[in-house]
Amino acid sequence: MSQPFDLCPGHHESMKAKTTMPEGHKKRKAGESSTDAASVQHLRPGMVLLKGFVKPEDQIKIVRMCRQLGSGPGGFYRPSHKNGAKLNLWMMSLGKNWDSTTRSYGPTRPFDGVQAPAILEALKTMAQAANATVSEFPQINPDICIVNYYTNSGKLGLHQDKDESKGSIDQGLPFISISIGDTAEFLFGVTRDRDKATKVNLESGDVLILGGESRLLFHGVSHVKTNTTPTWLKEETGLRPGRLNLTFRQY
Ligand SMILES: O=C(O)CCC(=O)C(=O)O
Ligand SMILES: [Fe+2]
Repeated sequence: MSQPFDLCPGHHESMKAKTTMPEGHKKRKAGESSTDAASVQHLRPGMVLLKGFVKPEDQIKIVRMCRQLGSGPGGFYRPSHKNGAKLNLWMMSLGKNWDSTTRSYGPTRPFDGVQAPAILEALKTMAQAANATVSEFPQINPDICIVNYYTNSGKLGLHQDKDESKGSIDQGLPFISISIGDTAEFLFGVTRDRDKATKVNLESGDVLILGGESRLLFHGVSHVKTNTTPTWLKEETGLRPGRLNLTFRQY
């Protein structure tokens, strides 16, 4: 049985069905976002959700790039906490390695000595395009990206992202989070208390940006909703059930 990090087990180009992509997206030129004013949601100061921002063809590219990177050196693995308990997701780090046991960044992965792969320019461009649509955030130059892959039983407890440089956090530089595949129920709040957290669905193609006064907001994923990946994305990529999340930051 192939591992979840394959993302697209046994999928061959010849298996591809004739997929109908959403019409509105097809007409847009490369580099143009699919965002209109109605799909920008200001959830709280410093927290913006761009619904359906990533064009279908870019979502397909993201799956293919993550599959390629994820099955090579420095690719997906099951990270553990300091106490040895495994996180409920698969992870790979690009740019720098994020070590889940020490909660710090470094050039290589302590468990296999492999250097974190570079962030592909094509991925960086997509994150920067999302960043540029929201004027309240400064433009970052992403040099780190954590890619998470959640199976349908995947989840991530409430936490703060505070392992980046002091300068990056103190300036409230935003991080840009792209969701692909199955929908996640995403939780956020000013404390770690799950019962007080607000819920929002992150669907395939959504981009969430957190910066400024929301930069240290608690957040996590309570669960992934089974069978919610768009049909065209499944057919084009053979993506197995689950969800990809890419979070870009400037260290
Ligand atoms: O999967 C997500 O939406 C959140 C990921 C996250 O919070 C992280 O990688 O720090
Ligand atoms: Fe996080």
